[in-house]
Amino acid sequence: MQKLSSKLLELIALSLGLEKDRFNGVFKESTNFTCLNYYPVCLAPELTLGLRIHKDPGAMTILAQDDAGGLEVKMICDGEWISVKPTPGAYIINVGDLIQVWSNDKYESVEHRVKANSEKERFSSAFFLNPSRYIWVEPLEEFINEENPTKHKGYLWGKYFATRKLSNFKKVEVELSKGAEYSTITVRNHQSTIPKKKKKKSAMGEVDPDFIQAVEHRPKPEIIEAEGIPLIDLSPLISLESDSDGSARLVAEIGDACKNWGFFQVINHGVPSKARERIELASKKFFALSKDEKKKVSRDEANIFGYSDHEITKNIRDWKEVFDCTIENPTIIYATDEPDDEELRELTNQWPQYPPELRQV
Ligand SMILES: O=C(O)CCC(=O)C(=O)O
Ligand SMILES: [Fe+2]
Repeated sequence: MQKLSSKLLELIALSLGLEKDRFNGVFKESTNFTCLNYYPVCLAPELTLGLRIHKDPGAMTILAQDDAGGLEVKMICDGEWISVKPTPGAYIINVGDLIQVWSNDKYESVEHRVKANSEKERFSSAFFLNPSRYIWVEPLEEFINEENPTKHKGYLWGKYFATRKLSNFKKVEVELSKGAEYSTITVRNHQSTIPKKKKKKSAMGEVDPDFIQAVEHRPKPEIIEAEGIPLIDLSPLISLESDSDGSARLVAEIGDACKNWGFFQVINHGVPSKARERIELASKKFFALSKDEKKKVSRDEANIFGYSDHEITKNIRDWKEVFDCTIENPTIIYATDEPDDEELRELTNQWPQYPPELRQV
């Protein structure tokens, strides 16, 4: 995943008219992490969401979805929501907020969400390419001139990351840049701060009010399966040095997809299908454990990576469980979200006893 993300980032840099190594150094002590998502069958898919509307805050996301479907994306061109039909073996690449900020809005990060499903459970995994904590994020000078003034305030990535990850236990409003304003924010312990709501009847029974979305956020039945979502063949990457025609075409395709869609799918990406299958299998084994067993590796203030069934935005729970783990071992982040506090903190992963192969895959 790291290799694929660096290659893609080089292509994105080239497509923006930058040197391919323009972002080298930004990810030296990365805060990359991987998230396994499990969306259980839901009896009230019309009232809830598997995953709320958000944009990914890092540079790029590499997403593997199974064949259940449900991922929806807001089109950059007309603001319409479309569903992203699973393509076997393909990875979905999302442009993240950082690319939007660095490119001063030449590319935009894509808004997306996941529908809950009344018939089928769903599994996905996401790799988030994130910079080192000390990277100051702001539009690159190449994209600023008199006609194009800077569109984003700068911010320190590590402080933003700490705010998001360490604020799990309080309600926070994070307002950093235009690009980051819809990004996922995880909050916990919300029940004590909001009045108890009434249970609601769905077509299939009563639903825990913690999961019920406001009317305007509920899924729309008429979402269309879009035609023409870019499906980019990365096989020219293998001969990128020698085949300059192929690589120029690839750069143009990627540039077009980033500009017009904010996401794309890739095939012939070089990631062995066996590796993907092993991750999916280990993930299924883990999420099939009892809640008590899974909660032995719950995220908490000491271990901010691990299991959670309480991802929440605006006080509403997602119909989803997650297990996340950091990639650099250890990952070093700021200990607090206080702007002037330079104290650091080492993050390591916690692993369940079962399945033992989860750690390896
Ligand atoms: O499960 C999916 O398809 C989407 C996951 C996602 O958007 C995320 O983890 O940020
Ligand atoms: Fe996402």
